[in-house]
Amino acid sequence: MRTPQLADTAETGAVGLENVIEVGGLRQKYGDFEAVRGVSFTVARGEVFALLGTNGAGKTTTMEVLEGFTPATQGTVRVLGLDPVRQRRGLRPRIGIMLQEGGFFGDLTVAETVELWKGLSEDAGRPVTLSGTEVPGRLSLTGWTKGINGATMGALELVGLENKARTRVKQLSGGQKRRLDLALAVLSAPELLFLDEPTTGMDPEARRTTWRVIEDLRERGTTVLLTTHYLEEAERLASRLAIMHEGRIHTYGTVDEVVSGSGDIVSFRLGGASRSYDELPFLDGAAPTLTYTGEGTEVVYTLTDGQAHVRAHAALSPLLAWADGRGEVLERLTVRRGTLEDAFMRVVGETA
Ligand SMILES: Nc1ncnc2c1ncn2[C@@H]1O[C@H](COP(=O)(O)OP(=O)(O)OP(=O)(O)O)[C@@H](O)[C@H]1O
Repeated sequence: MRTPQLADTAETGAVGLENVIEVGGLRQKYGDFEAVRGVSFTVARGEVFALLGTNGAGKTTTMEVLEGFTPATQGTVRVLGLDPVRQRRGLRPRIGIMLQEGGFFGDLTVAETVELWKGLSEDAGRPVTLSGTEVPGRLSLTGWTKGINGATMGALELVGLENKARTRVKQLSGGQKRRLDLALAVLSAPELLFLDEPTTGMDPEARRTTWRVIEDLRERGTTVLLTTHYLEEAERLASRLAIMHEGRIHTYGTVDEVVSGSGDIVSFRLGGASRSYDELPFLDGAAPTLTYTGEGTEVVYTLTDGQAHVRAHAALSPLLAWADGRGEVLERLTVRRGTLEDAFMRVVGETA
């Protein structure tokens, strides 16, 4: 992790690789409201980059600018070397988009929806060349359902919807609609895939199926920009990630860099009456955070050098001396490495 707060022109970048996405100082306004406030990052070819963040952080807005739906209010944006708005026609056939809320015709069946989408993709300038070898994932392309094109069945098998081919879209569950969205997004084997909260509403099994699809795509060299609220999803899929809050990127880097930036967490509980903050010692310069509960006081320290879990005795010695001197019991004393969730909560806490 390079810096906790990026300047408008700073970049997150993987050095030496071809950048498929380049965003510099992006600002995006809705009327007077600035939803994105100077965001810069790059996504290298073949990587999965995750945009994490709080609700309303500006993730979807950023995606929509990159997808060419709306011009940037300010800043530079290049996608596959192109201006996504001015050169949308050239870009569109090379990208796949899974919107946060896909719009379907409810009366069409699942298979008809895929057929319609293929037709639209062809109209966009590139014949869809879906075949057994070109579809990402492990497909059998059985095409067993009479009258349904093998490629269509292949796309549905990819996301586990082959048994729903003849079901009307309006009869699908929310998670099944997300899977159909994903099938459409990967239909033309895009170079670059935008996935906006791809697994929201999916059950754990469907989520894992989707992760495997994304991992297959990654192995085949597809570049993926994804937004998610599931930290586990980002940890599993992303080579790099950024955490956004209130229109800005606050933290970015590889998962390891971001996690190590969240330091080590020391926690314990003091029983009895509530305590005051100034009773407790600092640890490695860190002040404690106290939360009063009915059962006692929960105390948490965040040690930023990230080594406390390795040399716990040294890190804890001022605390142990304090407890011994006062006859205090440190209930459930734990020292652990910070997690992505800790990094996320720190971003939110720092700016609260
Ligand atoms: N069309 C719009 N008109 C006005 N404000 C908008 C519009 N779309 C989004 N916003 C506002 O812009 C901000 C960023 O929204 P955005 O959808 O980009 O956030 P997000 O990070 O994707 O959030 P979430 O995780 O909740 O989906 C929010 O405050 C939202 O209310």
